[in-house]
Amino acid sequence: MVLTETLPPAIQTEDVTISFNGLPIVKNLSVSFPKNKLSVLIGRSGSGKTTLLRSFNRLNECLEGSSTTGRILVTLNNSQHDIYSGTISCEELRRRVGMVFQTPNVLPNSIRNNLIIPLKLALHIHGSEAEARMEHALKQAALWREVKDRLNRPATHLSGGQQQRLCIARALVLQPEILLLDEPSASLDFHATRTIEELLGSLSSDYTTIVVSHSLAQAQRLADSLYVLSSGELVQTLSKEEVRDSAVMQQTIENIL
Ligand SMILES: Nc1ncnc2c1ncn2[C@@H]1O[C@H](COP(=O)(O)OP(=O)(O)OP(=O)(O)O)[C@@H](O)[C@H]1O
Repeated sequence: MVLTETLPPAIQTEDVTISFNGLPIVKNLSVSFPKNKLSVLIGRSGSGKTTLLRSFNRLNECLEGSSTTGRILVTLNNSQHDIYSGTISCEELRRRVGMVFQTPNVLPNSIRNNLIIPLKLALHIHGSEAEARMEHALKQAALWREVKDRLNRPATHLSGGQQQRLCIARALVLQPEILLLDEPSASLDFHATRTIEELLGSLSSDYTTIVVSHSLAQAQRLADSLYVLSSGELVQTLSKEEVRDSAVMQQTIENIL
């Protein structure tokens, strides 16, 4: 029997400071995110949620003027990697720590190629194996039934909610261990939001899932644990039970506002 308490966290930050042009945005942050749980990051606009999320697969480095100090340890295949020390390449890290953005960013190509192209480029997988993986990922993302008869149609013709599920499938097809989602339902209506939430709930037992959200109601529905950021600092961490306690959440709302 595997005792979950003995598992290393999926992500652990140690005294992490992330700055843009010398201005610290995330400040001396030490926090850990458990494996195969759904963690929600919440906080006022500008508190550094997206910046922190991007640091977990080194995406801030693509932005001019950013610098990161401290250590970020990411556990992949049961080995902890100090991701800024060069023990894992950015390509490998980003494949295994997949990211989904606020606005669906499908490739301007067919639904099929949105998954087949990354498989070819990142893993050199072609042909029937690629087709099988594509189908599996679309099923995982609860999209297969809606698109199986029109895989060669442009992905841009899908609805916003379907496009976002395609983006999740595109991350899943590369067989990540960790999924980072930055306000994945921000641009979606009520029904599409609920579909995405159900999907995230179903994925979170198999994948470490970290979601940035602006919605406390969404956090209450989803979170196994909730992390509250304020001005780049972690000011509160709530367990699943606390998140569902309306008195505790009321206090949290007052702290954030
Ligand atoms: N590429 C960048 N260049 C310079 N400064 C940046 C950059 N990205 C973010 N920042 C700074 O970091 C601050 C925090 O941004 P971030 O997007 O991490 O906050 P957030 O909590 O996710 O906000 P929101 O909820 O509005 O998305 C911003 O106010 C901005 O000043």
